[in-house]
Amino acid sequence: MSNRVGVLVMSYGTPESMDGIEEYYTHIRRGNAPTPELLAELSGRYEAVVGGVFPLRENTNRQVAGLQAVLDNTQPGRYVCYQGLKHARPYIEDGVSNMAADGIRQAIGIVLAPHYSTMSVGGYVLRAKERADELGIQMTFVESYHLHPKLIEALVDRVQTAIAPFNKEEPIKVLFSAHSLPVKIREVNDPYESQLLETSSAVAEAAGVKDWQFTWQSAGRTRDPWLGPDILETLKEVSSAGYKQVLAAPVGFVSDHLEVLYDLDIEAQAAAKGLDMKLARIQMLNTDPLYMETLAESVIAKDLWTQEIE
Ligand SMILES: CC1=C(CCC(=O)O)c2cc3nc(cc4[nH]c(cc5[nH]c(cc1n2)c(C)c5CCC(=O)O)c(CCC(=O)O)c4C)C(CCC(=O)O)=C3C
Ligand SMILES: [Fe+2]
Repeated sequence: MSNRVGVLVMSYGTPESMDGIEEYYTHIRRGNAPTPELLAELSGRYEAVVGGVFPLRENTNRQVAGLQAVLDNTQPGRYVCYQGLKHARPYIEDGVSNMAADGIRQAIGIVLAPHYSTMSVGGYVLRAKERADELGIQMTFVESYHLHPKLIEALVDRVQTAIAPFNKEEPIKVLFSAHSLPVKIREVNDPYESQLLETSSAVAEAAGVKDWQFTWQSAGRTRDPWLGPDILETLKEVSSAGYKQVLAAPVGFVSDHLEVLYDLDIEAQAAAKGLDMKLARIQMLNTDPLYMETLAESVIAKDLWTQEIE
């Protein structure tokens, strides 16, 4: 038995190679294989971004290693990180089983996404909790950290850096964005939208940005209506209002994911070009030290709280 605390670091997951896309997409679609058209379309997006080589996963590995390093510095020997992915191996359940195999009895889960939704973080938590209950691991979760001062500081730095080269004599629109979700989340009073607006306004205020709006991106390909407006529509609107300079700040994502590298850097960029607008985007957090500290402090705070109620 181990008195160390397991830290299950969860994220969406990305395929390991072009060959893995079909299995990955089938998992996202709850076991229903995609049509050849859908598969070709998704493969095309990955091909455009990674050209057949997959560095996206290494990003997550580096984030987990970065978090482990901060935790080791703060409380040597207390925490040991494991990975658990929603739609790729090692799956969330594998991560929990790996902890149990190492004799871990207490664990904390955290997701590499700052905002809580029943459809995102809520799903990760349910899956981890179910396996932890089966294996007798006592597990608690960091549900969101969207206003952590160090997260906000890191995002403010990135907005200020990315906006610096713009022409300050002309209007600049900052577009904060996040992954859309089906409109039906509103029926359950989901905190996702309000948390995203809170992050956006905290960053805008601290960065001295007055001209901003929030918009959605990367809506799924289902018949359900998804939250809008989508960034492609918003770009048209902003262009009609006379703007020539736009900064995209996808605060709902923390890594260089397909949604950023394709949906923004290729698709939205082409749309902006067609509208004769300059579009830049903030750098993603990836292993930014302030982000690593945000994760570590959120885990430690949850650990203290868990000990408190025992
Ligand atoms: C809320 C949310 C986040 C942010 C929070 C979090 O991170 O959890 C997120 C992140 C991500 N989503 C990702 C990839 C994909 N998501 C898809 C589809 C979907 N996402 C959804 C939700 C979210 N997704 C939903 C409700 C669907 C429809 C599923 C259905 O049909 O029921 C599809 C299918 C094709 C398509 O629709 O585009 C893909 C390929 C990648 C990895 C990309 C890479 O490899 O870097 C990442 C980080
Ligand atoms: Fe997704």
